[in-house]
Amino acid sequence: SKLPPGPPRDPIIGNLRQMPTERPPLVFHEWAKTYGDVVYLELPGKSIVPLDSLQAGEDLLDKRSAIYSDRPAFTLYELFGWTPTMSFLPYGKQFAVQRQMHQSYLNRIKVVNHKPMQLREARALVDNLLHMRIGEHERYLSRFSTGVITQVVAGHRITSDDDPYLRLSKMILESLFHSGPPGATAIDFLPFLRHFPFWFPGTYYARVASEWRAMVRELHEYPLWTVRAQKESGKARPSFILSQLAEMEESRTETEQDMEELRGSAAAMFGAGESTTWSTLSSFLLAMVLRPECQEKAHKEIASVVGSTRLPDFADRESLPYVECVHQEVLRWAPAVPLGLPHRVMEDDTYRGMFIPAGSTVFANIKGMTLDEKIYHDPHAFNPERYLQPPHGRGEPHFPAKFGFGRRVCTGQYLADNSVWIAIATTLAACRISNAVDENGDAIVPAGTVSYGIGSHPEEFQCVITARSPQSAAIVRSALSCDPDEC
Ligand code: HEM
Repeated sequence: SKLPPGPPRDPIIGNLRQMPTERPPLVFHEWAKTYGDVVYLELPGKSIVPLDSLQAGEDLLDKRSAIYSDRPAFTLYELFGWTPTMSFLPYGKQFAVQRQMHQSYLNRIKVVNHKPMQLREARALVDNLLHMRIGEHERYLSRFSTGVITQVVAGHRITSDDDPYLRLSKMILESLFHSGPPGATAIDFLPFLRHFPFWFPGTYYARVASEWRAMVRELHEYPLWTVRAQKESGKARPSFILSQLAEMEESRTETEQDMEELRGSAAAMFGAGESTTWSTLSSFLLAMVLRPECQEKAHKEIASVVGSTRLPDFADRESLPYVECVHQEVLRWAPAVPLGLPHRVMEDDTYRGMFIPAGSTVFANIKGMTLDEKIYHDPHAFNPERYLQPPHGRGEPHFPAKFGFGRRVCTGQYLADNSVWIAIATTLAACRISNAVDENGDAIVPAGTVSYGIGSHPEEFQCVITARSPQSAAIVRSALSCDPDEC
């Protein structure tokens, strides 16, 4: 079998010169147009295989997940202190232990327990959006996603701007935005560079990692420390950490190794769950500014089903098909993890006559897959109607790989789906999102560009958020004052 096709290689350094540092998912997608949906790149000591079609992703990462579920070494993230964090662990016993912890708490059935909290946080988000100054929406979207994760992981409810979890999460998000594409920086390709002085070419990210390391370690320590403190004072609220501690106590296995697994699995929830939810909601606001007619249509649907005297609830989801289309289209149009997290193939494999060597790093180019013109008409456009059945729409399928593939599929997928849906539905019910205007009164139209790192996020844009009516702002307030936890 031959290797998959790919850009021509230089002697010794292979494709090092061509490896994209800017917008890798879009560059890989362009290459796929020339070389096909399975591309081969070679770097010193490393083979890279970006997959650009859903078909290839499902054939390899889902159907052959027994050999495609490892992760490559993440030298840079280790320098950052992300260890032993589940998302980056190799496929093995430690991974299995941590993944089981996640699944026992965040599976499809258990996530229902978090719905009242998500509902309350969504209403608090909308209340904040309605009272914010222009330009503050990012702050409140981030606060929403941190608020949800903090309650899930540590049972801690954020009520003030100077909450330690907000500070920690802000730092972590910044560190992730400064950490380059996952597993694909010079330090990952040439790990010996970590030992070189910081002025040496290629060591940029090692320097960045050394600056953020203490903060990342704090994220591993702080949640466990606070839950233990709450527990000792008899004030602990239900949480992932509390339930794991209870299980350990029951089975009398509270060893240091167990604690390390708990720190790693909790940190993975913060690391993987905050920026993704935040970025998705930021993309939603951007889409609503760019496509006001979609916003109107979704609002009308909510008004006709839910009425104007209450806000939507999870029970309304099935009755709001167009809102579902908006939700699905946000997740397709702006995938928060555009290159997924890299998988590593553990054995030599052959696919459609192409040889994929053991040890290759396989990227599911999720962004590339969403742009497949064979599945999605005009794929760059934000168009919720594409999912409606003809004659109302094109009957296109929801994008199935928004949460990744196989045995490494996102463990927070059900929680995230609920968070994003309720935030979207509540915002559409109560708010009108429109362009900001400049000093001449002309609408400022966002460029609609996004930045790419481990995640992708809309570049800074402005929008104005106003209440649909005086009544809708009051409904949000009164819904908030009746906390579902307490009444
Ligand atoms: C809209 C929000 C989210 C999106 C779009 C998203 C997407 C993804 C994607 C594409 C992956 C890579 C899967 C793969 O390797 O094939 C992933 C992994 C992961 N996600 Fe999410 N995610 C979201 C929210 C969350 C939340 C809320 C949590 C936790 C509470 C979470 C926890 C994780 C973890 C732990 C992994 C690594 C799984 C592993 O290595 O086995 N994610 N996510």
